[in-house]
Amino acid sequence: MSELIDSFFGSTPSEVDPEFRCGFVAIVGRPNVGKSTLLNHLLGQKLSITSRKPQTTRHKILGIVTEGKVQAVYVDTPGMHKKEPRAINRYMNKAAESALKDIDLVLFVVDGLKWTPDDELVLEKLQRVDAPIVLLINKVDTVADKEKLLPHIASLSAKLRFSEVVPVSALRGHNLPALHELVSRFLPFAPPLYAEDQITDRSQRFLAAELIREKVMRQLGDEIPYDLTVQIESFKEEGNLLRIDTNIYVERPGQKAIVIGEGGQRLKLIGKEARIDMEKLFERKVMLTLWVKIKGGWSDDERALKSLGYSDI
Ligand SMILES: Nc1nc2c(ncn2[C@@H]2O[C@H](COP(=O)(O)OP(=O)(O)OP(=O)(O)O)[C@@H](O)[C@H]2O)c(=O)[nH]1
Repeated sequence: MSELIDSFFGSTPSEVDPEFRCGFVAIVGRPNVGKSTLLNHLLGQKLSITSRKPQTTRHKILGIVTEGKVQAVYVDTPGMHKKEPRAINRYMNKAAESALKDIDLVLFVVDGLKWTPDDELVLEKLQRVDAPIVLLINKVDTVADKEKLLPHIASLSAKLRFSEVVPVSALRGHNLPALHELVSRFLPFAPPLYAEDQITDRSQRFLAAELIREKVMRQLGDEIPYDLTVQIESFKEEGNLLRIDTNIYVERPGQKAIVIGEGGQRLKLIGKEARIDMEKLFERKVMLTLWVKIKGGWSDDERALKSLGYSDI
């Protein structure tokens, strides 16, 4: 009987290593402090989208790092922010807060010596969290006067008790191996939840849509703030080829013209850059088709948000 059970579940209880550690680590912070950059560098691969514009990450994303006897499941969250003018902002704050439940460790990311009302908001939310909190001073490569770091750390530590404080540069990879070591120590002894080679819980479809959104946001600079979303219409595997048809939704006709660009040049570039990243991530050839469509009022309409996939919290 037990053999039947073992063959069904694929592993025997004796295979479970009592020294294996596995747990959830939430990466939180206000928009633009470098949370997604950190996750990508910890994973050693691009998963979460990044841009210079705040509020790039809209959903929770799991990034799974398995090394030796440790599996750290990182939860990248949208940046928490005070102003909630639209449904999309409320959605993002809710997604970020829900990531603080049932976790083993919080990495609270701040940007060098900067401290803003949005950082303060995140700190307030963290007061109510039971898990240990590590303060990550990111972008230390931009801090010219390193002497100012210690007093800054002291003033932040007076606001909240941190288990550790670690200065890092997510972009340059400074101190990240030490951070991984530190994270491991906080994880409970538990068997792995995910396969060793799995890097995320998200589907390829989702990742493809996020990559396109990243390219659009980067191409547009400050021209379109949030009024844009990407929906994959079809995602087909044909041998070693992925055929992906996508709609980019904007709110107004003027925005459609901006995304397409003169003679379609901008859309072409967006498609090319997204395709290159997808081919790296999915390790196969990609045929990508992009359409720009108008869906007025989506970012402030709860129903439209749900129809575009913002319902997973
Ligand atoms: N100089 C420097 N820049 C960094 C570092 N980490 C991130 N950045 C930059 O900061 C910007 C924001 O990074 P993201 O990773 O998108 O920030 P985020 O916190 O995920 O932002 P949201 O998605 O808005 O919540 C990007 O331009 C990054 O290249 C760092 O260590 N040093």
